[in-house]
Order: sequence, then structure tokens, then C-alpha cells
Amino acid sequence: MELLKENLKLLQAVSSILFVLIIYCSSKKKSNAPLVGVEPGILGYLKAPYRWKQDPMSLLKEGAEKYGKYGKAFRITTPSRDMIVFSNQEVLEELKTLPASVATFRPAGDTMIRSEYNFHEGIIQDAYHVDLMRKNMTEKLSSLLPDVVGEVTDAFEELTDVKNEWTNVNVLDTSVGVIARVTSRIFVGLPTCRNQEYLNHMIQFSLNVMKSATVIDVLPWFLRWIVASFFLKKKDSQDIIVKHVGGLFETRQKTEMPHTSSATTTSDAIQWILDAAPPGTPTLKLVQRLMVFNFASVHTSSITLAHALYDLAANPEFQDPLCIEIEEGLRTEGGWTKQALTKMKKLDSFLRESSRMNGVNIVTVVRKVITSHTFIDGTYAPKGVWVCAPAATLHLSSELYENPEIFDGFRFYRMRQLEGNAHNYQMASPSLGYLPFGIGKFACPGRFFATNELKIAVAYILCNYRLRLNGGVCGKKPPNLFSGIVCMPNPTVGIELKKREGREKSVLFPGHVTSYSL
Ligand code: HEM
Repeated sequence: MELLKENLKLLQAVSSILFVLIIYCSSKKKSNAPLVGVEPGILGYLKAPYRWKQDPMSLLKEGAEKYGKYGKAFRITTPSRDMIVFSNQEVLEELKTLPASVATFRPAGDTMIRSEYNFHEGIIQDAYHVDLMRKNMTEKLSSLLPDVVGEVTDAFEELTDVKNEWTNVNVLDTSVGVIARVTSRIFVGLPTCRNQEYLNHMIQFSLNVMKSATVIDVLPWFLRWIVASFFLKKKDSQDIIVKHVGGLFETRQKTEMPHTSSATTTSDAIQWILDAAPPGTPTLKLVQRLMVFNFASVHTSSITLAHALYDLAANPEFQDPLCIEIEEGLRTEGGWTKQALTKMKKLDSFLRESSRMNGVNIVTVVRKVITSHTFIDGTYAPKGVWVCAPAATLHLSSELYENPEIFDGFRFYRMRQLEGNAHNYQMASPSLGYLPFGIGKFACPGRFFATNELKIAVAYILCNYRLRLNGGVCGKKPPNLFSGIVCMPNPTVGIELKKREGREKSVLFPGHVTSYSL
């Protein structure tokens, strides 16, 4: 009897706490943005978050159709959290300029990669490396170009074996291989950038981070560490990466004074991180910063390259005009200079159009709300909620683009010809209607480097090879695939390459360009 009484008391106490919790949670003010993706019935409500996992693009399209195209915000619910989606250009302008005390990218970035499990807690929030990287990569773009050119050429030739007949090339794998080499050349230099073990683990580690973050995000907290440590084997790759680059940090620390002008030191990611890191930072934490750079740059750039190659294969009419422009630029500038790249406006337009139609992330400008805020359209965003822009549907909006569903490689080139537009509509210039790199204070700091790297890679491949979709089908690029918010080319239709006629040497070597005819 006593035991029963005790248990009853315990039950009463637990139910009172639950009652208070339920009242507290339901009394918290929720967003007034309407929810999309809920089918009728209680099951429909329960299933809604999983629609985001299965078919995120259809949810965005549904929201755009019902609300976005009328300038209204909507809400999607995912297994981990709700997100408010803004398409209205005035609200996006407000979002772009909100102070970090109201809405910010970095805490959301930490959650997206689950930094506390995959790297160390708050690695993005405490992004001391980003400003230095932004400054160095942009300032030194010209001097980095010869290395980029060299690695693109060597890596592409090593990874493929294309002769005079049409040959199948796995463009996604090849793009990852080429971009990983180029990025590593800039970040860690020779010879590590060519070490296949390092490259494989660096690529694998980034994939594991994406997978583990996706799984961890939907797990209760007490299962997270188990999944992170046992199932995802992240430590194996991390150990190998530390084996290859840990020593580079330590040697540099011993031989060069940190915080000296980079004019007297090697300018690579090792140095940028060392220059910005608080004194005494352990080697593992330094290496993890480098791994975050790799994570941010390799898969984003390689998926963008693969999409561009698919677009070239599906729209072969652009191949010769682009090649003529590239060779003209090289000839007049005497080789691969920043000026030559700037002159390649058609190529820039083609890449921007490819990113418009196939941006790597279907939502960007993801921000976590730090202080509850009511946006100018009246949408209430409570503290803690995530907000974002639906890049993929905005890029296909007929309010913003003429014939948005049609791939028009020279769309932006023509727009730049209009008076006053010469410097607008470039691949690396975000606008409220073009958001592959986000926008505002947290816009991608690697976008200028990425754009030049992509231009060089596409130019090299295009001017040395012809591309077509498998079997020579034109204009039928297979529909993209979506994994979470990532938009990938669909490999069910492959790509074939064959050498361009009359080219014995790469056009990337100055001096050879004049000997080619189309
Ligand atoms: C085509 C390739 C790339 C795409 C599509 C891309 C896309 C993005 C996007 C959408 C964001 C978030 C911006 C926002 O929310 O406003 C971002 C941030 C970032 N990206 Fe990129 N990126 C690319 C290449 C690179 C490269 C090559 C690097 C490094 C060299 C890089 C480093 C970063 C970093 C460090 C951030 C976080 C910025 C911060 O915390 O302030 N990205 N990128």
C-alpha cells in the first residue's frame, strides 16, 4: 500500500511537470507563416516532416505555387526543425541586412554540419579563419592562377583517358577528383595536394560529415554520440588527414613567426589559419579548420562543375562560341591572367545560367533567428527558428527571368551588353534573384576563387574536348536529383567526350593557342 502511494505521488509529480511543459510550449508564440506539405488527416501531419527528406524540391515548388509567387512567406517542417521560407524581394532585402544579433548564419552552419560531433563545438560560430581566408584568397587570386591551371590540366588528364572516339566519362567523380586536387594545391601545396591517400580521405571525410549530420540531426541527444563515433568512422579519415597535414602546421609554426606579413611567408590555408589562430591552439583543432575549408569548397565546386559539363553536353550549340571566346581571351592577354578570365563574359554567363538552373543548394541564405522578429510583410519569426530563401524556385520565377525554364547560356551576357550593366550579372555577383552563393554579410567568401577555378576547368575541358550526352541525345539533360538541400546532376544519362580535332597540346599553355582552328 505504501509503495502504491509513493508511486502515485511520483506519477502526480511527473504529470504536473508534463502539463506545465505542454502549457509552456503551446503558449510560446509560433510563426504565423502557413505550413506547406501537410496532407489531410492526422497521419498527413505526422508524415509532413519526412516529405522534406524524400522530395524537398516538390515541397518548395508547392510553397512557391501557393504562397511564394504572391510574395507570401510559408513554412516547411523538417524532421529536425521548422523553416520559414521567404520569396518576397523586399523581405529578402530585409533578411540580407538584418544585424547578426537578430538573425545570423553561423550557429545554423554549426548545426548543419553538427560541428560538435564532426569537428569541435562552435567551429563555425568562432570563424576566426574566414576573414583572413576571404582577404587572402581574393587578394592573391592572380598569383594563384598558374597553380590552378597546372593542377586542372594534370588532374583531368590523369583521371580520364579520352582519345579520338567518344568515350564515357563519369563527370561527377572526375569533377570531385579535379577540384580536390586544385583546392589542395592552394590550401596545402605540393606534394601533399597530389597524395592520393590524403585526397581520398579528405573527400570521404566531407561526405561522412554530410551523412552523419543528416542522421544526427534527427536523433535524440542520447543516441547522437553513439552514431557519431561508431557508425560514421569519421575518426579514421580524420587521423589520416592529421597524419598528412598536422606536420605541415607544426613545421611552419617552428620555422616561421605567426602574425608576420604573408609577403615573407608561404600564402596557403595553413598560413592563413596559423596567422588567425589564438596562440597555443592544438594541432588537431588547426587541422579541423582546414577540414572545414575543404568541406565548404570541394563538393560545392565539383557539383557546380559537373552541372556545367552536363549543360554543355545537353546544349552543344554553345561549345564552339565559348571556345572561340576563351581562345581569343588567352591570345589577347598572352595566357591565363585574371584579365583574360574577366574577358570571358560568355563563359561567365554560361556558368551563371548553369548555377541559376542547378544551384548546388536549393535553399540558401539560411539564418537562425537570435531575437524574435516580425518581418516587414508581417511574418513573425520566433527566436530559434530558421529562415531561408528558396534559391531553386526563385531562380525559376517568371517574375525575375524571361522564359525561366529554358537554358539560355548567353542570357546574362546579353544583359551585360546593355548600358550600365557591364559589371552586373556576373557568376560571382549575388543578387536577390540569384542566390547560389547566398547574399549579404555571410555570402560565400570563396566565390571569386570558385568562379575562376570553374572557368579554368570548363575552359580546359571545352577547348580540348567535345562533349555530348550518352548516345548523342541533345537537349535532354536528365532531371536533377536531390539529397537534402543538395541538387546533383542525374547520372542515369552519362556524358561522352572526344578530343577536339587538331589539338595536340592543351590550349592552357600560352603560345599554343594560335595553332588551333575550330
Ligand atoms: C561553387 C562553389 C560554391 C558554392 C555554390 C558555395 C555556396 C555557399 C553558400 C550558399 C554559403 C552560405 C552563404 C549565405 O548563407 O549567405 C557559403 C558560405 C561559405 N563558403 Fe561557399 N560555396 C562555394 C565555394 C566555396 C569555396 C571554394 C570556399 C573556400 C575556399 C568556400 C567557403 C565558404 C565559407 C568559409 C562559408 C561560410 C562564410 C561565413 O561563415 O561567413 N565556398 N558558400
